[in-house]
Amino acid sequence: MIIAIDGPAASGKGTLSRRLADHFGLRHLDTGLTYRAVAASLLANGKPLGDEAIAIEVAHNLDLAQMDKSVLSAHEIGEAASRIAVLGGLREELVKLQRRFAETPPGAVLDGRDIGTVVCPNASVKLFVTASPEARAKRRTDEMISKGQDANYASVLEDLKRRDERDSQRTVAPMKQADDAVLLDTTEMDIETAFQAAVDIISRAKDD
Ligand SMILES: Nc1ncnc2c1ncn2[C@@H]1O[C@H](COP(=O)(O)OP(=O)(O)O)[C@@H](O)[C@H]1O
Ligand SMILES: Nc1ccn([C@@H]2O[C@H](COP(=O)(O)OP(=O)(O)O)[C@@H](O)[C@H]2O)c(=O)n1
Repeated sequence: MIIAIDGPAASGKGTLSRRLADHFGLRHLDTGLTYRAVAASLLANGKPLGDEAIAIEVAHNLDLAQMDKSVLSAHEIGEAASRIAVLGGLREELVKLQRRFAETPPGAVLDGRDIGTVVCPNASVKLFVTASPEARAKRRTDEMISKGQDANYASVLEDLKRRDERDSQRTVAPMKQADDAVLLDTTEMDIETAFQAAVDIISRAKDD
């Protein structure tokens, strides 16, 4: 079984995906980390973010098992990831890796922006997880503060909105709810309520 979870930044898709993978006995891939890992490598080596040939080479050599979420989750790496995510050739290279992961038994939960539309269009179940920009900015700010980082709600809100705009307006694989995805708006839900709602949706879809 493949479960596709898409949605904007800090909507809770990673948290949900990890729990769903655990619950249904599947593997999990946070595809955002693949874009973040390529961006982090370009930044660390002083390469321009627009250099697609180098980005593709980094992606080609990417080892999913070596991606370190604690390093890659830095706010500025998210911004850089969204800037390289407009490069079509880079996306093709990463999508190959992501599909290979998804198609390995017993199946997987993948989360990102284009899982239901491009990476796994035949997924058994698709969710589009969202929440208001204000709720998402509050979650991300709280998350950064809990890790001891500096975070300012107003600038996090502005950054998330700018990233959402770039992710949904790009020409290649824009962030978009797939026609057959179920919308899950978690603005008024805590993590447990959102998880139960997702389990219900997936269990119903599995039985169809
Ligand atoms: N429904 C929710 N209510 C409150 N906080 C949430 C909820 N879902 C996730 N969070 C918190 O919000 C932050 C961002 O969640 P995350 O799963 O990383 O989002 P995404 O993967 O969409 O960027 C995390 O600190 C997480 O614990
Ligand atoms: N499947 C995906 C996943 C991420 N991305 C890009 O990578 C960036 C970082 O994604 P992420 O999921 O780690 O970001 P957060 O939602 O965790 O903040 C996004 O803003 C997108 O530009 C993408 O284009 N396609």
